[in-house]
Amino acid sequence: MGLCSSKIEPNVSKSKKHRSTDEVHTNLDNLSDAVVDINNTEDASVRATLKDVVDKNKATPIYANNENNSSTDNNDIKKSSSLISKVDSGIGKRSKPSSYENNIETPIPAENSSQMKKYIISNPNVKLSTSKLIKDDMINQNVNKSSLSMSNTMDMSGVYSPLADLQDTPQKEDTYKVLLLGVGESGKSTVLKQFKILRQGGYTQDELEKLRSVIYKNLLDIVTDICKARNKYKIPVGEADIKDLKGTIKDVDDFMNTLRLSIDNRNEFITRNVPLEELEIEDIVGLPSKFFAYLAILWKTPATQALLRSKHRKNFHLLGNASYFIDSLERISKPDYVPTVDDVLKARIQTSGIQETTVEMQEDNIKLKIYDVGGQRVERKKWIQCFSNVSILIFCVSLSDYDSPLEEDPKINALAESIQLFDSIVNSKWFVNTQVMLFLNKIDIFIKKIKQSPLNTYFPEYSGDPKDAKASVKYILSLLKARNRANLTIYPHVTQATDSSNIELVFATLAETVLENKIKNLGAI
Ligand SMILES: Nc1nc2c(ncn2[C@@H]2O[C@H](COP(=O)(O)OP(=O)(O)OP(=O)(O)O)[C@@H](O)[C@H]2O)c(=O)[nH]1
Ligand SMILES: [Mg+2]
Repeated sequence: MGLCSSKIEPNVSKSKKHRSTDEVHTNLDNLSDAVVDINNTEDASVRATLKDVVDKNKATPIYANNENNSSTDNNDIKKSSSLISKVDSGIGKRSKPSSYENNIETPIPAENSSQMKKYIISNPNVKLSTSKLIKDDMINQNVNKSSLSMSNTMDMSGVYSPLADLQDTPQKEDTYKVLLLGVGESGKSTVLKQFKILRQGGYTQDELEKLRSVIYKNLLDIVTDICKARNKYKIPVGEADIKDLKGTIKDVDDFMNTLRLSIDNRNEFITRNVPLEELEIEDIVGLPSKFFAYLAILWKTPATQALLRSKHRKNFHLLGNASYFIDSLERISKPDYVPTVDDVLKARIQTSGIQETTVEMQEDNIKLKIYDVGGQRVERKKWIQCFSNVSILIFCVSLSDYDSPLEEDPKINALAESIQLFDSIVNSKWFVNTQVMLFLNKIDIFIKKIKQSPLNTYFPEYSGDPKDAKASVKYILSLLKARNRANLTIYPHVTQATDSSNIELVFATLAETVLENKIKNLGAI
């Protein structure tokens, strides 16, 4: 088994200049490019806090490379960039990139890349018009073949690279590679959905109808999460839960059988006879009508509510938007239910494999090739396949993870995992010439949570007001910035990926960043 370093090169784009260490910097502590759409954010308290964050920290636009930015020739460029508010996260010389490549083996090239290509298929779930899915079993098969070790605590081992020849195809002019990274559930695929909504004409009625099973699957996941948590804390569902509902519910068995779909007429709804947890989206044809009412009861029952408010909450997994779906149960239960775009954005579909999507930013005359990957530990060993020649890295961090366990390993704090992963990525040799957009995501959930669940309970070094959202976000950003030993230019954005108007603003800055790079590469800056 030979190692190959020639097929996949570190990200050294010949056309790109190294950034100057004399870049213009704004004060990082200002959190100055918290780009959010204040007016269109759903929740009033979220709006107020976001407005405060943005108003008090208005950014001075900066340029990634200021060598010539006082030149009158560049006035137009400056004007066109004036919308961008950026924060550079490091000043000074680039230190030696470290952790990632020290912990991985060099990827091995595909033995037969043309054979590999035939596995690239359309993603059946997301239906992005120009998307491809690099199929998981193909990757796994080759990962196993390469028998590379799992390297470090982050499970980011080097992997076999079935896409090697695809990656090495030189990028067409004006096509830029955008890579979405972050831990599981940080919001990567939601950002991708926003590309479809904002730049690809959105979802057709047909596509929305096909996504009905995804919403049903999310409801089943909520049942699973609640039942698992109740069992774990020794409050299994029992008579007490239904005692006031004797007229409506036959007995606990009927209740649980319906919720867990172990009902007599299961075949009407489910195409495969496997436990609930193993169901795939495509197995779910429908749900029995009383399921929706029973789920509402399970959620409202005092024991469940007490558990959701208890100190144990941080120790079990629950879909982030569970309450949104519970609040929408009546609508979702209708036989002619068609998911709304909001439902689709709020739904969770765990990504496995690599999703490639081409998006044309027509107004800016650029094409983006966007790669979305699965963020769970087991998925990360596949990432390296898309590391070469990345123009823009969008790293998603879920702010609301600060008090949550990692789904894959409940002993680990999910935000701590995110920070560690960010460290591995920004200090990797693959991204020395990449612009990094850091999405501090799920601000809406974070703002609601922080009032009840103070930050210093989980991050004891934090000495600010533990219930103050703005100060807490700044602190989390400072933890991330401190990991940028490679001094990459990093543009943080406080985001709510489920909110299209918020993400529209961020996309505008993304296009500006790409264009700025393009102009730089032409030698204009
Ligand atoms: N309320 C809220 N929910 C969000 C936000 N961003 C993402 N979500 C939800 O979080 C869940 C996970 O989002 P995904 O985009 O699937 O996360 P991911 O990073 O792609 O996860 P993996 O595919 O496992 O790596 C989904 O239910 C999203 O709707 C946000 O800003 N606010
Ligand atoms: Mg995903």
